[in-house]
Amino acid sequence: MADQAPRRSGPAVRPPAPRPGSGKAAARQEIDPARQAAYEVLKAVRVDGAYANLVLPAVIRHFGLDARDAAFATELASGTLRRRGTYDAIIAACADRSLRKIEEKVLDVLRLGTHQLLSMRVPDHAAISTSVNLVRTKGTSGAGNFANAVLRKVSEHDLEEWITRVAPRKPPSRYAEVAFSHPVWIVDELRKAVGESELHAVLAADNEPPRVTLVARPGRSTVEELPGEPTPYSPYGVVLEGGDPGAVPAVKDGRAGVQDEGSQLVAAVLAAAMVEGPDERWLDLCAGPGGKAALLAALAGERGAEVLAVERQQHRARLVARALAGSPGVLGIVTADGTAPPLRAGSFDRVLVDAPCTGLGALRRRPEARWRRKPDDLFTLVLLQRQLLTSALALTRTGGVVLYATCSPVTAETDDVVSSVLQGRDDVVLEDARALLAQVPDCDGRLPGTVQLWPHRHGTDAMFMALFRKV
Ligand SMILES: C[S@@+](CC[C@H](N)C(=O)[O-])C[C@H]1O[C@@H](n2cnc3c(N)ncnc32)[C@H](O)[C@@H]1O
Repeated sequence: MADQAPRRSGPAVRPPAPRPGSGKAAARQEIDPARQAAYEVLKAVRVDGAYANLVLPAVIRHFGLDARDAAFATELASGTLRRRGTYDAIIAACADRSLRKIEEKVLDVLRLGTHQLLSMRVPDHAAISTSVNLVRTKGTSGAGNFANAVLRKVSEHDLEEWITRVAPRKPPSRYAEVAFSHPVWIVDELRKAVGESELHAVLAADNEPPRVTLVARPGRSTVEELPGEPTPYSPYGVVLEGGDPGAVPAVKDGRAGVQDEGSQLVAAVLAAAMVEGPDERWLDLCAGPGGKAALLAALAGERGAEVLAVERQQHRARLVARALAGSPGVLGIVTADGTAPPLRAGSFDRVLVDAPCTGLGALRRRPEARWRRKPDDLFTLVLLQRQLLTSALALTRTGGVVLYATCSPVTAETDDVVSSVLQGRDDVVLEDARALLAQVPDCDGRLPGTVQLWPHRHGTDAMFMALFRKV
């Protein structure tokens, strides 16, 4: 079991130099901005319910971090949030009081210190002294000594040794919860989806920062024009070789974008499905913020078709408008409820339902999501997913296709939604989406013809796809 537990190593982001000091005022001056920035991200997530990936750019700007410090702060904040479950178990074993009795801001600094000690290449003395200084500026008197004592104990073992010490061997879900830092209910959902033999590999993949992939929108830019190696499966992608993706000229002017390779494949599958007769009107029923709509519009534009993008939330519809600006192949953007949109039944040739879902297949890129999501979310989402898919089928003409996609592998929102919507209908069949991804190995979904991508197998988000045809 422990063979796949994370190793002591870490991303090659060089730490800012520590500046020793003592006393609250001195400590305030001595803390480097990169560590302060990471602390502010954790605070925003804890206090304001912020999303780390959305708040990070603003915090980095606020502290005026250069590229090296920005990379350090990003890894420190994101890695700490991902690994919180493991670190809390370790901190609990090192503290003389229960976690509940530790001030939350002090606990956040301890988590940051633990991440530096166990998962980043920060020397022990630097990780401890900067954390103690940070605590002195944030906590009550005595917090500095407490943090010093806890982190010194944390530094006595590496991550693997700590996991052996603090993760209960049984039951297996409790072991995985601590060793791989996922709530038990998510461990159980992922086990149902991937099986026991690959469970630890999926959980471990969720703890790795995802590589940044770019998409060249066909007819608007080319893979050759983008900096990086071509992605293995998507003909439109490159793995960014480094630096700020927003600085790439084609990204800057919207001809290319940042998009997971799995998401690129979703758009590619919908566009590749065989459709007899007219192929002019495409629909993206859940379009915000517009990544797939932008790729679909480029693909549609190349063959004289057009995409209509529907999104329920106004601010996300505005993001769709921004993503589609200047693109050919755009029919329009409508802010509406996709379960009952003001559109004519049977009037589309290809429809995408990229459904709102738990996002449990994209935990790598949403560091705090695993702690926010609750099992009850599934019930609400599944109901909505069924309604959206049913609505999409009603909007599709006979002979047309609907692609149902989620960035979650959870059975309830993938297979079960597909099966329940098919039940009792003789005007819809499940088609072979898998055959449209011949270049992708090991991506069979559990239902015949469906596709399931995985971060540990494909390096993509765990996208699910099921292709329907109206007959
Ligand atoms: C998984 S995201 C779609 C991502 C998008 N396709 C992309 O690639 O950028 C799901 C979207 O569905 C929207 N949504 C949720 N309920 C909806 C509804 N009833 N009708 C239309 N859109 C809805 C959410 O606001 C969210 O923007």
